Amino acid sequence: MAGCSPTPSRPAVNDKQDRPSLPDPASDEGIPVSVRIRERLKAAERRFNANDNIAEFIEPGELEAMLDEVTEKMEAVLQSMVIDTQGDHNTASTARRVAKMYINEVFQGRYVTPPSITEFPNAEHLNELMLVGPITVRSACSHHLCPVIGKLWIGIMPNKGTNVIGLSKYARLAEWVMGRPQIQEEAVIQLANLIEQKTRPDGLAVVMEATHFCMAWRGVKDLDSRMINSVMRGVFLKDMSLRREFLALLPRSTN
Ligand SMILES: Nc1nc2c(ncn2[C@@H]2O[C@H](COP(=O)(O)OP(=O)(O)OP(=O)(O)O)[C@@H](O)[C@H]2O)c(=O)[nH]1
Repeated sequence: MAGCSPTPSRPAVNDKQDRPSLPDPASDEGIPVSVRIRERLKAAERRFNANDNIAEFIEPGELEAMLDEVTEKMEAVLQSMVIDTQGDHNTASTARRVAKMYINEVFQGRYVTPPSITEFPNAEHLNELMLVGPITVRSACSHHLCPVIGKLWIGIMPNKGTNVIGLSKYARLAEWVMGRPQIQEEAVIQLANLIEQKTRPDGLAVVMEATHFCMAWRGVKDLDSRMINSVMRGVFLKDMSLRREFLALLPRSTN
């Protein structure tokens, strides 16, 4: 899927070899930082959908500038909604808080490089099913930017060429992928691609179960419905009994 492959692990901004040379910073004066970043992405013909990571196109200091730009625009949104941000002490700093929440917290997975993952060789030639979960998922839907909260389980069938990664790293990779506006179907594929690339297993299974607040808080206001989806790769596709074993290990609600 175009643009869903993970961003290579490298410093946010240093590697400029494969992208067009940047204009003199002095000539950037007055140009919003978002425009500068977007121009770089377009010049490199890179997708910048809501669930794409764009860290390698952001120069040092630009995230801070983006924070200021988003604050200003959030303030304009509040004013357009006729909220008295001058007189109402509760909303006086809301624009800044929301900007920080989006850029530094809930959508950070768009702006930072992937977590560093130490990979170990599979010295013991492990070849038994391994399952990690439930890992808590915190994301937001790209349609309404409403929270998506849930859990996911990851099954790995290693082979002797598989890299072994620390248990906590599955949660770190999940946080990086889910920390973007997502739709659940694409989120699990992005995560599966990333884990497959890091570990090169014989088989990989990812199951995600989540509540979408765009269906609970607004819209149809259905509090109880959840979305469950899965990605099966390699031996999990071919071997029915392995798939059954993995699914049987999940808590009953996801079976
Ligand atoms: N397939 C899928 N749909 C999602 C996901 N998250 C939210 N949605 C749905 O995206 C849809 C957006 O549809 P629209 O018709 O444009 O939005 P809307 O008019 O506000 O729709 P309602 O929510 O029905 O009021 C809604 O049906 C959401 O429930 C997701 O991860 N996957």
